Amino acid sequence: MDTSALFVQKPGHISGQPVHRKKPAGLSQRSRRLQTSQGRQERLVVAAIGSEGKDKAKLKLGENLDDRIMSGEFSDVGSTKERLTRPLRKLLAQDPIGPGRVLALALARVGQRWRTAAARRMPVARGDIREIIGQPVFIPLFKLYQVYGGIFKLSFGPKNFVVVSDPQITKQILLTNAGAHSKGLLSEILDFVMGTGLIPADGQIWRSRRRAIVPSLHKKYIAAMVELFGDCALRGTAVLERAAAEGKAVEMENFFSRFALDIIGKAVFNYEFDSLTTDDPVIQAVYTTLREAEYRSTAFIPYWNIKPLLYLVPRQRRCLEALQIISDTLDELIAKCKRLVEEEDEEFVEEFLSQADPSILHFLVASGEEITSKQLRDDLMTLLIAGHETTAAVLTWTFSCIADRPDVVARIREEVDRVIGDRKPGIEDIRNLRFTARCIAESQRLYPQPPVLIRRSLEPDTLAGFEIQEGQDIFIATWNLHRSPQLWDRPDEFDPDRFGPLEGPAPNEVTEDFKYLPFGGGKRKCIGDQFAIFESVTALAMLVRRFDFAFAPDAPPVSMTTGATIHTTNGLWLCPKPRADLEEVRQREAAAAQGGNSAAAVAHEEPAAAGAASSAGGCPLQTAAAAAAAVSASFWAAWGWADGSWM
Ligand code: HEM
Repeated sequence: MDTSALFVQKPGHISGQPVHRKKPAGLSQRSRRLQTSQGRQERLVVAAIGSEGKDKAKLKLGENLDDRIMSGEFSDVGSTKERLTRPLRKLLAQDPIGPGRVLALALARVGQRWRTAAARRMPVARGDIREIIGQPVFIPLFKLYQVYGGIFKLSFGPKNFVVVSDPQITKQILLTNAGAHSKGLLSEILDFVMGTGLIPADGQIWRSRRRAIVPSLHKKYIAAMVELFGDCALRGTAVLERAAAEGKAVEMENFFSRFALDIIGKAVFNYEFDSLTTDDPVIQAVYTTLREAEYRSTAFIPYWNIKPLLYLVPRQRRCLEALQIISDTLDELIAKCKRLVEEEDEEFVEEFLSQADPSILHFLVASGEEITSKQLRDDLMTLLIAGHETTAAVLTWTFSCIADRPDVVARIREEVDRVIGDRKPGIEDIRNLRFTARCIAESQRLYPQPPVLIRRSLEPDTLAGFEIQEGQDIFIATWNLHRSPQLWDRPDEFDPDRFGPLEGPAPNEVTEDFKYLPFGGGKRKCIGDQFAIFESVTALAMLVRRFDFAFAPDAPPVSMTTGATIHTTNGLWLCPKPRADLEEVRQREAAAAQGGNSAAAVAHEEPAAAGAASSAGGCPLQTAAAAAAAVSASFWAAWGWADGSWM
């Protein structure tokens, strides 16, 4: 089945259905564009998954929350006991004879002690759960952060969460006292899909799986993957060229989701989803499962824990069927991989990379480690989910950030023309695509994926002087850290230069001292960080080199919806057009190449040829391995991985 119709449509139509337009009455196209260029924050509207049409009510809720925060209603300031006994104290103090006044004095002393004790308690924001649901949870958390500061307790009836938005407290939880925290709620939510995979796992299982999986992402593997990224970007280019020729808009979130799925399928278990051009039940099953994981992470009543409901509720039945399809597919791939490993009989050495199948699965099977099929399936599913939606979201929001920034696009182009021209980037080239990489880093600041990290304390602890009990659920509000006016100058502005000179180190949680967490930090830091950065830089460079992108004229405003990552509510509709001066630039490059300038040598690789190469058997590994071998230690040092922190 041809899938291009799923994300390429005439502007104003999504999947063949007329778009439910939400443009406010009286807001002309021109004023909408003005809003866009003047401040992204202004045009963001928040909404919840699957609840279109209720936006008005939700916005009211949001406004209501603002009013209530400002009125101090949420606050538990001072001591309640002291407040309640105050009228009595005042009454006793009026006693003309004496005993009342003595009692009033005693009460005042006790009240003072109560007030001092209250001052040591963490600020508490109490609320009605309806204030939070119905919008991406990080939006009300940001508003509450502005009132209560870097650490406060959010309390709903019997449930409460400590919300952390302070870099130093974050550092303590993720780095210096990481052992005292587990994934808590997250493990419970993700159990049905990831089991004891690396993201939800804790304790000994986490340690042994991290030790087994991290070595598979070695330098030769990453170099092979950079080849794969380029091949997939060329396939994406072909899709965009078709849309441009037909004058159609493209829903970029869907496009990047398929782009990232194709890559992660090959990279993790050598499966050709080919979702940019086809659709099949396995792809549908992956999406059903992903949506269910997001649904469960934002739903408040875990009814799926009641076994019979898994079979009675249609969405749960569909999810079970999808899980079965994926499980069967993974079992087949694991069996195939085991046969291949037996046949090839290659010695397993450090930085092992199979020529026929460079996937992580192949590395794990070839390592000979005794591991159950269930654990292997959990590992693969975890990597599939961790590496797919996150990267797709990063690319989607990056394109949203640059679509109305011709100044930024011009700088990316200047860099790409100079460094790679029409070539696919090799691993060394990425070192020189520094401004392009900064655009990805800045988009990750504005739209962190995921916007909130979840932990649970395993033992009593003290955070910023406040006592934390064992079992306390904690949210690290990455969105708050990344958007804090106290931590960043012009926090809502897309400014790729904010991280300092391009020659300096790539920004990460260490360079920014935990106010910036694009990939988490400490021992649970993302293991796919350089994989994801290289993938995103390759896609951004190759697509911006070839196309101009503009917001589709009749498309709905770009708005946010949250799941595990930040999605758009109605898509990101862009119109790709072939870059106006591309031929001119190519001629200049060709002339320079003929003139002996080898740096500008251009090898025009056309999408069809690249697609054929990739479907014929994947990456040109020899080239990749040679490239990896040639990559100097200083390259990895420049990206901050020389200390082995990427492992
Ligand atoms: C731009 C893309 C990506 C982003 C933004 C991202 C972000 C993150 C973040 C923030 C964490 C830390 C979660 C926490 O502390 O609770 C994490 C963990 C993780 N990521 Fe990524 N990730 C990306 C791509 C990838 C890729 C491509 C892979 C695999 C190939 C991957 C695999 C993992 C795994 C396995 C963990 C769990 C590590 C552990 O707990 O030991 N991620 N990621």
